[in-house]
Amino acid sequence: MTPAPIAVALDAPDLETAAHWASLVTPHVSTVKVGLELYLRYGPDVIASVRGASGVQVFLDLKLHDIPNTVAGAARAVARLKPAILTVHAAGGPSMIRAAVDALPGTRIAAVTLLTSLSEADLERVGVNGPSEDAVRRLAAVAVGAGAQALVCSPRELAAVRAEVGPGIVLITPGVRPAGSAVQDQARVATPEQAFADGADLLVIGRPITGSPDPGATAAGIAAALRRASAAAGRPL
Ligand SMILES: O=C(O)c1cc(=O)[nH]c(=O)n1[C@@H]1O[C@H](COP(=O)(O)O)[C@@H](O)[C@H]1O
Repeated sequence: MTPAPIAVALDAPDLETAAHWASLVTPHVSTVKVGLELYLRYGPDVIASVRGASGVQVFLDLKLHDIPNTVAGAARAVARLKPAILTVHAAGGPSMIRAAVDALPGTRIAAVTLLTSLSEADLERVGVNGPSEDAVRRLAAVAVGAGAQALVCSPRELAAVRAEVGPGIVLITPGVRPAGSAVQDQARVATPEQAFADGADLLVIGRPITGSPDPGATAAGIAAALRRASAAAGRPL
């Protein structure tokens, strides 16, 4: 069976746990995500450990945000790891995004629009006024104009972003919570089925899977729910 378009966030305090989670979920999901916690503790070696022999795609989530020259250098520094996806912050602006795209031609650069942990009230406090959807659309247009091939947004903004950037850009959504599971520090969330129905290409899911008693079974259950949603919508996974 084709693995479901899910990136499991391996936000673990140690490498053994992360590699164990990766081995449990990789039969069911297309991608595993290495973020700041693992990368800053273990460095580049972490990639080989979680990739294992499975050939699963690795999403390197470093959310780079600096001047273009520095981001270009950072992107070149991870080129040998061959991540399928690397994140940068869209707010870094077009020259910074372009610098990452040019530095890493073999990797899909994903621009993070507005973090899914920010509520409308938080956004207002940091100077983003009006509906989050408007700012996300603006950032999405800037990022795609600068060559980003993927965008990270909340599932609630999928329709607006797709209308803005058209087909062909990979839309990635964290802030995914199966019905009944805790929202935790996320703010702009939706269920996996809703995110898929609204056009997500890749769902980032961490703690609802990794914090469950059986991460492999939980990942398999969410993958099955996406397959049902896919059949119902007539949209292949
Ligand atoms: O870039 C990301 O992956 C990301 C962007 C964003 O806006 N929100 C967000 O939660 N993430 C990441 O997605 C994952 C979500 O994890 P859970 O909240 O445990 O499902 C974490 O690893 C976050 O770092």
